[in-house]
Amino acid sequence: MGRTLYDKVWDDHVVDKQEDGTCLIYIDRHLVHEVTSPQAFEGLRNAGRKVRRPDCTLVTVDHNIPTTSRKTFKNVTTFIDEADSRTQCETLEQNVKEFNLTYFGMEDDRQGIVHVIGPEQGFTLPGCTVNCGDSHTSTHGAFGALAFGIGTSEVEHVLATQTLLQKKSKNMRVKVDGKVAPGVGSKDVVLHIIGVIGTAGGTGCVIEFAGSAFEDMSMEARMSVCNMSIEAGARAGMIAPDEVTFEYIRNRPLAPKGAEWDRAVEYWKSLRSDPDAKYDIDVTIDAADIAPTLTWGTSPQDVVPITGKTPDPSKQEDPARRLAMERALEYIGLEPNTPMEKVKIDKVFIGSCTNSRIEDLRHAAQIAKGRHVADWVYAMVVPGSGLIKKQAEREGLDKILKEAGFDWREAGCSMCLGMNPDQLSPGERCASTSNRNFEGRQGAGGRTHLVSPAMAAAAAVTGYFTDVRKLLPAEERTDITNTGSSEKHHDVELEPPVENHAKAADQADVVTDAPPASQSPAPSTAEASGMPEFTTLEGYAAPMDIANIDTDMIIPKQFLKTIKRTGLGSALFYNLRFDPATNKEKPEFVLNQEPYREAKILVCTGPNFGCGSSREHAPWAFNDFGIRSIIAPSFADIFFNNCFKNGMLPIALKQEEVDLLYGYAKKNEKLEVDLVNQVVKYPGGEIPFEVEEFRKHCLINGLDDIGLTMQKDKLIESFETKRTANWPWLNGKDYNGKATKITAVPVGNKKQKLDW
Ligand SMILES: CC(C)[C@H](C(=O)O)[C@@H](O)C(=O)O
Ligand code: SF4
Repeated sequence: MGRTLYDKVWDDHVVDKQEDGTCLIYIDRHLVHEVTSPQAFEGLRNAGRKVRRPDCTLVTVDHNIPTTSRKTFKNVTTFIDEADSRTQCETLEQNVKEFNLTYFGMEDDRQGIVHVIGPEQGFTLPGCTVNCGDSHTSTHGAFGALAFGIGTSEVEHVLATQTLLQKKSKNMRVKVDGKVAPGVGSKDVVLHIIGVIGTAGGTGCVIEFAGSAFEDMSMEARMSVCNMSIEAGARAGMIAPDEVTFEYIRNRPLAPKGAEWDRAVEYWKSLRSDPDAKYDIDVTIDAADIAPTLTWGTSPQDVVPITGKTPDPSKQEDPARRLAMERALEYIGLEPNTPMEKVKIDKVFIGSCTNSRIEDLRHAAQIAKGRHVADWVYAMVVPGSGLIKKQAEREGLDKILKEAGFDWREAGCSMCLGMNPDQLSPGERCASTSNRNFEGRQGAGGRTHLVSPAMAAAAAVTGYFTDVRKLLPAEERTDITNTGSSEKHHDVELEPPVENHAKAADQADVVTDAPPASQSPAPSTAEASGMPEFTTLEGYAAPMDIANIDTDMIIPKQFLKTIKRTGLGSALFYNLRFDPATNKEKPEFVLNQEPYREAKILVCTGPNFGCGSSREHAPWAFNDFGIRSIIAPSFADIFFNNCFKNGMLPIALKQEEVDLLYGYAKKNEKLEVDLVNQVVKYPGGEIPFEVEEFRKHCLINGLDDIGLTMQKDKLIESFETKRTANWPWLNGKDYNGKATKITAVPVGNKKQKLDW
């Protein structure tokens, strides 16, 4: 039978297969950043382990760093004001030194968002496996790589063994055929797809994006699509490598050269899915149905064409969906049936690993050219890397954008998640090119609408969400008959561009949700975790009825700055649990009520629990609070994995079973989770549940799987020998193309000479 692209890449990376189907797969490329690595390095240190393949590891800082001018930059210690952010960056630099890793620090033009710099350097290659302690690792799938986010325990596993334990996912294909219209970008395409399949649509799957719409896309556009496959719940997204891919990679500093290049291209071409390959799930979408698209609510699936209106919950038949809609509309501060083009904005953010590449900046500049940011709007542009910033400046894009009143910043994650000073203030509404519109994502109380870079620029200059097709140059403008598949077009008066008065760069630099001292975990020294055993667990179960609980909700960004695994219990569900104005408990929240303050189990009736970010801080927070088992109808993959790595048991049951347990939980009845016999007991009955054999074994015995994998060293070594023979370009190269390790960039060095 024919194989898919995913099958082929998977097969070429299996080091070992256990009886229950769990595989040990080899990881070719490991990207590391400051947020999800401190505890992993500490684990290595405590166990006396080394990084197995420094040549296949690339490190940078991106989440915590300010994006203000670096003219006065000397080092992270003097440059970063906020103590926890500074500690995280300093810790990373110490680890880089200690483990002798390649590092692009803030003084290096190659520094940038981790998912931007990997492809930019040619570190990401077709057919390779890529990991990072970050959910948007899916971005690299645009090259036909198998790339997915992992938690911190898995980061430690990859650092120590260059392998990962995985079960194979299902194959899903999303085919978009036809031509997208002018003004419709790849961001619109992926938002539309998520609107169709939902944020859990890809759960348990690797999505292959196929069809002429993707074939016609540049690599930048493909990266935006694969980037957001995690927002569709998928383990990874992939696009078959083709000439566009090869042209992008050719001559990148770390790309194969000479005869090795030809051999690599030949291999890469063989990775395309076979014509008779089978997919478990197949979705087909017509490109002609896609209009410029944006989100109206607080989940990436809450999408609407720009010509549409906010939905009306009263028309929703499904009560759970109605509740979710009402909650989202209330948070986002919009009435039902509001035309999106009538919605006024306060801020614009053009950046993030979704849309901060050169093509994105070109699209924004095309719309901004000769216009001006609306009087009441603050708009910022944050290039994805120092090299992109330089390229944009060579092309004069910075000039166009600055003249139009945009703030031109330095590379980093910036306002995508506001772990750094770039944040929204409560109630502010932002047109954002990022990927998550979760509650509080860009700052507590902030309201995020996801858009393409062109739509963001259009919103900036009119001050309202605006159909970008009206602002395209005349020759590209089309008749705006495409209103998307579900909504009717409506007319709106555009505000004339007006003079820009208040554009202070520091408008972005207001930290609105630093953790109060009492809730902040003390970030003194890092520590390694021991793996607690799990056999049975009896106790109160806290009932919740929210769908799509994301990990930003479980543990907001300001608590990710710790370099410890402990002390996060008080931050669990922080924004739901505490009033941001007073830091007082909200009595209506379940964990603030008796007996649930002592809950050991959580029963949530909503699906897709733990979606979004890969932050292992989410299970750490549950563990620290005392909750060690979560029962829900379905889970997001990374969160599910992360639980097991911390001695916790997530249990997926049928909706009616969860509803039954929820009823007992509400009545303050205790439940018992019996892992040995695989049943959840409630007064008068029990419900059996599934768990993978290997995971059960590790949980019951409190086994650390790094130690187990290290016993397979011989297998890993022989895989590495085969890898060198078959795919020599996968061994790290230095910047002269020599098959050694990548040149380590000593911390604090003078600016490196750039290779391209
Ligand atoms: C910090 C990291 C764990 C997180 C992720 O995994 O996505 C972040 O990048 C995000 O976008 O929320
Ligand atoms: S999603 Fe945002 S915070 Fe996460 S890696 Fe991308 S830019 Fe950084």
